[in-house]
Amino acid sequence: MASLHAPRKAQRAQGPATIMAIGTANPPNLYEQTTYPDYYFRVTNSEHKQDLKHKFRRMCEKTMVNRRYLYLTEEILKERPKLCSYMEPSFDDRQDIVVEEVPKLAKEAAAKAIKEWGGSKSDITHLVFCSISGIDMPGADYRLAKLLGLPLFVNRIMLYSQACHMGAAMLRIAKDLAENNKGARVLVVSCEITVLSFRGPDEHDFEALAGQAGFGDGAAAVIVGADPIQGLEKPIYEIMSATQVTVPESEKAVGGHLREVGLTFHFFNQLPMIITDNIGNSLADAFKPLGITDWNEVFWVAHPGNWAIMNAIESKLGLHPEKLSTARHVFAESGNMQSATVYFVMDEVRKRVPL
Ligand SMILES: CC(C)(COP(=O)(O)OP(=O)(O)OC[C@H]1O[C@@H](n2cnc3c(N)ncnc32)[C@H](O)[C@@H]1OP(=O)(O)O)[C@@H](O)C(=O)NCCC(=O)NCCSC(=O)/C=C/c1ccc(O)cc1
Repeated sequence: MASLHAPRKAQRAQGPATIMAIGTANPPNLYEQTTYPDYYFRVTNSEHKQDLKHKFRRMCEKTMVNRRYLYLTEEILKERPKLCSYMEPSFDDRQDIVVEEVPKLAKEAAAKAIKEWGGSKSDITHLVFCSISGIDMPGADYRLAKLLGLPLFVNRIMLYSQACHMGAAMLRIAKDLAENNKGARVLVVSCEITVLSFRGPDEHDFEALAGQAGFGDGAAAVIVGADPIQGLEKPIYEIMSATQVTVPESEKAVGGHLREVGLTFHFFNQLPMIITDNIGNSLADAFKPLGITDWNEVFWVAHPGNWAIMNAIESKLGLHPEKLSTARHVFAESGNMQSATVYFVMDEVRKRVPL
């Protein structure tokens, strides 16, 4: 048996996975939240729905988002008017855009991460890519690998239709890959553009309207690897542990449905309560091995689902305001960019805190 153990051990890295670089990108079109209701009701030909527009304005204010980047512009929407209706079959129009544009925005973020990492593209062994924006084959991972000029032997994983939680969950996958494959360098990429879910307003669909008020477009990439090469690679974070816990009976809390009309979604208003009812146990389990029970002792890279969720977490755990201030900053400056958001927060945390 000894002869089998030695090669298996040699296949594995010695130290924990580390995050060696972070890159982010947004589309060029910046929308100020104060003027977004006027823009949104104009481009969707909904100016006659004045009461709804006033309600949308109040919702936009409540998000606490200041501005967002969005791929869609008035010009693009004029060419594809079906996207402006509330529920017209429009999947092909949406798909035409996301299949082309998701890999391009992802490339911008990935190129920045690779530049910061400083290694050679030919040393990237794995690509893990997630996006809720479109489904295709070969997937956005293939197109991205081609745009970047990654080696053909790169091991690809494409995760479609996952949304916000997959941002952090990709790090769990990357950690396993990096620690179980000596020398692995994993390019982790997330790219979210809201082209599948953009739609005109309807007074009976609060969730769709809330989505138009709070979601933004962005891409992010990180390089994950263990046993950094001294002098060449500079780890920013170490990934000591990564787990996922599913809240019982939570399948109706957040959901997305891909249809002829694009992506529709639902979420419970009670999300803040569902999260705070469960977060304490998750933190206690995660930090037990380290003996940490004071959540102000650790730094926080949190996905900002919305402002109410952050308020609820802060108050339930008694967090000092600075713990979630990076998440709030990213949310205010770019909205909820789904799976990409947590990497923007991670980038902000490392800029603010000398880790
Ligand atoms: C800022 C919002 C829009 C409202 O904030 P609020 O704290 O609920 O504020 P209010 O309770 O004061 O309500 C504002 C207005 O909305 C109305 N409202 C309040 N809930 C209602 C109601 N369920 N019905 C219908 N009117 C209502 C409420 O009556 C009020 O109307 P009005 O009095 O006329 O000003 C807030 O909901 C918000 O940030 N929404 C953005 C979306 C969001 O945060 N979602 C939750 C986390 S992310 C998520 O779920 C991801 C989902 C997802 C899923 C699938 C995917 O593919 C991708 C993504």
